[in-house]
Amino acid sequence: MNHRGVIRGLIFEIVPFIWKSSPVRLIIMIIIRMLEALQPAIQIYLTKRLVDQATLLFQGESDLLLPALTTIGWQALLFLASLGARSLTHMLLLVIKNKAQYEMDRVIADKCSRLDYIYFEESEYYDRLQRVTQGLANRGLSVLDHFFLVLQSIVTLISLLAVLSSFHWILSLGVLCLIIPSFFINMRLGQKRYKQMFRQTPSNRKVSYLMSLMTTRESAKEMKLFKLYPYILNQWRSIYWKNAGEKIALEQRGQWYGGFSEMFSYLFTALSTVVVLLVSSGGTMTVGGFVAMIQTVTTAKDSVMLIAVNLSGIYENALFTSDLILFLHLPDKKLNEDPEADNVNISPYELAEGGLVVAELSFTYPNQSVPALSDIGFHIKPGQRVAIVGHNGAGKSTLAKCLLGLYRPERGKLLWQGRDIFEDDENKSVSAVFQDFVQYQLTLRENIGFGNISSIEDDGQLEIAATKTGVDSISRHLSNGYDTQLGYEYEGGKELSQGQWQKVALSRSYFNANAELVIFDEPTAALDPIAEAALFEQFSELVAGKTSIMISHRLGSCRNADLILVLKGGRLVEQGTHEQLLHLHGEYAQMYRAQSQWYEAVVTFNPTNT
Ligand SMILES: Nc1ncnc2c1ncn2[C@@H]1O[C@H](COP(=O)(O)OP(=O)(O)OP(=O)(O)O)[C@@H](O)[C@H]1O
Repeated sequence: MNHRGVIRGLIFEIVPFIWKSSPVRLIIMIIIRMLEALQPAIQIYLTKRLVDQATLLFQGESDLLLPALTTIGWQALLFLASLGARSLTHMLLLVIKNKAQYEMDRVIADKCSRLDYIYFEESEYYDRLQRVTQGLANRGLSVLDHFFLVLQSIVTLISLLAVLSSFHWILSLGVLCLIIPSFFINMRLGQKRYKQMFRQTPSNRKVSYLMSLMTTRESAKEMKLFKLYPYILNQWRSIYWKNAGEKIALEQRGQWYGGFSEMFSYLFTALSTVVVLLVSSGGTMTVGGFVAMIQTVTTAKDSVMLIAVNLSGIYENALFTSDLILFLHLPDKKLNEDPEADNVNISPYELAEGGLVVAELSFTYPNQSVPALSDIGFHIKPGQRVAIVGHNGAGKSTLAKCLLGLYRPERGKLLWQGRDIFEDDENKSVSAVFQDFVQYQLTLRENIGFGNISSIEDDGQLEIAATKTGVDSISRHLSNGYDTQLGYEYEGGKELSQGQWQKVALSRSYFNANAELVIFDEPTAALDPIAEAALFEQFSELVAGKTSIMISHRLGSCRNADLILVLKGGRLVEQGTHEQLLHLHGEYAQMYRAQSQWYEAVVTFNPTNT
């Protein structure tokens, strides 16, 4: 974003956003800050009065004792008033910031929920998200602090300029000139800080990642086993200090610039004192007047510096929040730019039969040149049980994500019951178990109920879904049954084995009784052979009446499928039933034989022979 974009974003997006979150509190804050801003001028006036009264008192005018005490009383009152105002504004600001932070976090979460899944596959997304959340947490709401300080300082300055101008215009002009170097130095520094943060985002993410490798349970096993700590620590240290070194160097340069700006301001104060001395050398000024004038000059100079620093602070923080604006303006959907992309031929016969029709489907991951799927076409009739098989990296999971509507293909059509799956997002009733399913560190009820959130309190349905996979017996051993906290991350949580977690994930998919299409991406990888066999035996019953697609490496489990799709290098190379594919003597037959030989070898393996 250029300068103009940043300022526009600040005025038309960030300010209205903060304003909307707490308008009444903000108005009260502004009024209090403006009143507070008059305090220095009043303070200077009272000091002048007190010094003059004290001078005369020392010269023997004892009747001035009471007025002097009254002045001290006013000063105390002023002190108490500003103390009260300060604690009130502190509390108000705390509430305003919390409300604004809440609103911002909410819109970010809301935006993430609307973004196409493919964004989550791009490193750029994570860089951006890091800048958005960090920029927001550390910078976004500081705009408020800077804004109030600028506002207050401007009012203070105006009141003091009036005093300075009444003495000599040159003092007002001088004080105003001070704003220029300080503002530009700080603004330039702010730009450099932002550019540095932008440049360092990927390496900062790497630093956090390396740190998490050294501190989290997921990696602790291998870190210890392979004695990786010194290696990872070394990598972490070098990136950490590279970034920290650049930051320190920039701040050192900032200190130098700041020093210049301070020298200007000192020079101004010295010259102003000379001007005051020269102008008042005729003897017209009282001691109190002289002290007040010097105090006015110093306070006005401080106000000017505050305005400069905080104006550039607003600009700097606006730069940091510009990432938030760009993020919120990301198009939710990554639509295909090729107008011909979904112009494909679909057989009217397949269309009439319904089910899932896939035609000429091709998909390439972002920043990749080789497509993960090329020209895939097949038809699954309603109620069919389908298996997708193929070697590692053949494209099975990618195809499953396309079928679930998570990835938009760059070419091709996907129709479920005659309707484009991307155009009918709301009505599609799909359930799935992913290879990398989520282990929610929440209750067992939530872990299953998330399959159909509207029925989460339905104990009967919960029990049915749990019984299908054997989770019901797990729940009977839990202290709070379905309401037991799962996982190790929170106190009192009950950790499950990998296979038990997988059963829970399966129950989650069964919980959605209305799902017409169910996709299982290696649903049994973590199950023991008995649980796996039981699951396959029940499988037909579990998916009865639904169209189901199972991805599996265990070809034995696919034998009863109505249709087997064989993928190789992102292409659909064979399709048919188990028998048809065996007769083809192609890819499937080769894989099947290899696996059955392996099983036979295992059966004949005798450890005593070795
Ligand atoms: N997020 C990603 N970004 C870029 N390329 C990817 C991504 N995920 C997968 N790929 C690539 O796409 C191809 C297909 O991967 P996919 O995960 O679909 O294979 P698979 O058949 O499910 O493999 P497996 O049996 O190992 O699970 C692979 O070459 C893989 O490297």
